[in-house]
Amino acid sequence: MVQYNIALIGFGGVNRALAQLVAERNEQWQAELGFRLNIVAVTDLDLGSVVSANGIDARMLVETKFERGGFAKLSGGSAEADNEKVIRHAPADIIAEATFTNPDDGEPAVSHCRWALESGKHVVTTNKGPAALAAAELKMLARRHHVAFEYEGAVMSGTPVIRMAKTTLAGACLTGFEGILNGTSNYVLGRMEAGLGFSAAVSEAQAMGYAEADPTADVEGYDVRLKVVILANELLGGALKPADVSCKGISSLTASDIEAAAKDGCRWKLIGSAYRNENGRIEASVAPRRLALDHPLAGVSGATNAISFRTDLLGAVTVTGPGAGRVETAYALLSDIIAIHRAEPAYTTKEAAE
Ligand SMILES: NC(=O)c1ccc[n+]([C@@H]2O[C@H](COP(=O)([O-])OP(=O)(O)OC[C@H]3O[C@@H](n4cnc5c(N)ncnc54)[C@H](O)[C@@H]3O)[C@@H](O)[C@H]2O)c1
Ligand SMILES: N[C@@H](CCO)C(=O)O
Repeated sequence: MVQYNIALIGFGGVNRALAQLVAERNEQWQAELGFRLNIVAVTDLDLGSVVSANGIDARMLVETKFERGGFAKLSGGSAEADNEKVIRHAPADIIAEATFTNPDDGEPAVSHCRWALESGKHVVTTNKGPAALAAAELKMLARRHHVAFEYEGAVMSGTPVIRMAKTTLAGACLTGFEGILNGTSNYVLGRMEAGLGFSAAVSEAQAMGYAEADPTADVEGYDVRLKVVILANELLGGALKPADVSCKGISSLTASDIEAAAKDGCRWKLIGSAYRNENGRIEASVAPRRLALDHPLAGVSGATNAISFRTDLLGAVTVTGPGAGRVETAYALLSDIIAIHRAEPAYTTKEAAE
């Protein structure tokens, strides 16, 4: 039986949902995917840390109402989130990083990933900071230590985008993309169309688990800008930084802008895009756009996202699916772990050859 020991860094919506899946689906994964997961450590800024080489009961983790510092009450627990010690020394094969996204420098999540990779542990993360701001360094570190750095959930939660474009669209010559890449802002625009005020709509998106800890990132376009950087660098071979992407969010759109668009048979959408121009330069932007209702992205509603890839050989290829949500994003971590499991012989063979 293959069993991967995992450590959860950050125990908010996404990693809690992963723990819930572990509690409910390990038998199914073992039968269908050929492995099971064993949670050996958890750290969280509010709750503290807990390590157990034998494994921590996933159901207990999700069903217990822990108070601040509450992991101290568990065997092997402490009230402090001792991230570095846990990441470097817990007996984990895989680190699941799902702490807050820091759009400025990606920290402390970049360090969490670095410590894990340096210690020979695979990293799966939904955090956009490391993926957008330090992917080149972290991928190199991963290669050097024969482990994986996977971040499918950083764009469009569990909807397959990065791996799909890299593998299934290989050879189709991708030249650009445009899409609705933020669930919160798309949800807010839809609720405003239904007559709700901006702040009330943002509060709803927070309650549904779509929004960032600071929803400014969602409504001002900073979250989409990170996703555009991730996709442009990963799929178009760019080396973009957030400052290279012009960025405008939806916070200045008023109820009357939305009504006026509807009267003209249009709808506002926050669009992130990047294209390689004829000089080979990548032009990237984030901005609200008024789309005619027959535009392929105009009908994408709620927290659903969509991306239209422009390719030489196939023309436009569009993928639609959940863009946010706790379980949907936890699925992305599972999909990264599946990718690692399927590539595992490659990692062990390289190690043996050293
Ligand atoms: N929720 C979604 O729909 C979604 C989708 C895609 C990506 N993401 C990304 O996934 C990550 C997690 O999202 P979430 O919804 O679970 O967020 P969340 O706010 O619910 O949880 C984050 C958790 O991380 C903990 N934390 C923060 N800093 C920490 C630190 N330094 N050390 C230890 N713990 C720390 C917090 O206490 C919190 O419990 C974020 O980076 C987010 O941008 C979320
Ligand atoms: N806050 C983000 C989460 C997914 O990255 C969104 O609403 O799209």
